[in-house]
Amino acid sequence: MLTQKTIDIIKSTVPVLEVHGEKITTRFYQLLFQNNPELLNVFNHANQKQGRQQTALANAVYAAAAHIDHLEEIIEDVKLIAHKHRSLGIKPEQYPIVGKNLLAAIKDVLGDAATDEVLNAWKDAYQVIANAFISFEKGLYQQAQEVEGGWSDFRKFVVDKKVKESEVITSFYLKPQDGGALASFLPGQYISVKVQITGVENSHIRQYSLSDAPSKDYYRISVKQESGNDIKPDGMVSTYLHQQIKEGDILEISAPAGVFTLDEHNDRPVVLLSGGVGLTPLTSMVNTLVEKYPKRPVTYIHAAINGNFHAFAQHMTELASKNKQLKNYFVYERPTDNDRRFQSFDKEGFITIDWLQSILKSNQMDFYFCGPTPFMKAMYNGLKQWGVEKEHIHFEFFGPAGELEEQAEAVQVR
Ligand SMILES: NC(=O)C1=CN([C@@H]2O[C@H](COP(=O)(O)OP(=O)(O)OC[C@H]3O[C@@H](n4cnc5c(N)ncnc54)[C@H](O)[C@@H]3O)[C@@H](O)[C@H]2O)C=CC1
Repeated sequence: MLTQKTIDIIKSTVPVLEVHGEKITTRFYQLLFQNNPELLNVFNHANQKQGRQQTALANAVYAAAAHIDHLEEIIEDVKLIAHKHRSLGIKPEQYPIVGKNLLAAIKDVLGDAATDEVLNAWKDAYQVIANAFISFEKGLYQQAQEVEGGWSDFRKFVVDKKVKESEVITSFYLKPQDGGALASFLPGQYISVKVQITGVENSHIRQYSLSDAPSKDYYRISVKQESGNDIKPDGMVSTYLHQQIKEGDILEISAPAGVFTLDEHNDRPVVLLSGGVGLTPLTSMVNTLVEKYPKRPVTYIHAAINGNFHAFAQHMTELASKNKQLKNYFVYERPTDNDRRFQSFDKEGFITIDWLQSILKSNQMDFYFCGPTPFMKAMYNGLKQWGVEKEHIHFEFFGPAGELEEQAEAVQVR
């Protein structure tokens, strides 16, 4: 238990630390990787380089500290991060390492302002926050291990099939190498893929949403090949998967995780909105809805640059023609001549809320969306303006949560 004095110190210093937030976490990562280079195998280097991880960690720690005497108020955030941690394989013994380096970073950046009293209060508070995560994550590891076909940590999967879905998206069908059972998952969840690329230091982990229904004897991920550059140095793992991984190769996978999932316990009509490769979790949801809930009306709206970048177009068209409950709309930003010739889209430009209102008529539905950040921002703010209640707005943001928080003040990030 923290003393009232410690709680008061923490609450009064959160704003001070927030001002230095990124400086502290940048220093923290320097110290962490200097002292514990093995942790480079866990953190996403691309996020580090862009400073996204720094912001994410800073936001998580400060949000927790600001609620230190009522951690239950941020339980949804704790769950979301804990799922991510379990998926990455974060272990209890890593928390003291993080704590030690975070404290050292606070001391370095604040200088004389970091009195012993302040540092001790943060040490105690960090322990409380770490314990909350450790105990939640323990439950998640147990659950992952105990479900039928489950496992903790990473398990080897064979790439059973590799299918090109669009100019930039390729699907990988994955089956356990040990031939054992496959844990089920909730539509919307993701897995982590750990790769060791020849000639590249450290192993690298990326998370990909599962893009088919849970009822199959494989997991499917559908990966966009990102083109990395100096400003956005991502793309190393997706390029490796696209260019080097072949059918028959082995990938290490952690068990499904994630809190952006289809609510299967009500029968409200569902609207699924996806942008670009953000269609992966939503495709899993559509496939599940038509398989399991044939009475629940579903509107699936996908925004893509044009038909060349549109994955699963044929699948969705066929699904809608076979299932009366499903209506599809395709929105192309810049249709090609072929798209025009074959009239393969319903609207040109972006998904706008005016247009959404015109096709849906009512806002009494459950909305799920996933896509690039500007798309998410547009959907979230548009739905709110239209009066859709928060409890009916569900979304997935796959980068460190802080990025979205910064850009869409309104979006209460997971
Ligand atoms: N589970 C998850 O959280 C996942 C998240 N993602 C995210 O989805 C993103 C998808 O990216 P790309 O395929 O590169 O998308 P993209 O750049 O191809 O864009 C797709 C579409 O989004 C729409 N869009 C873009 N800006 C918009 C705006 N301001 N207003 C309204 N609509 C807009 C446009 O219609 C565009 O054609 C990724 O960056 C990734 O972060 C992707 C997969 C899974």
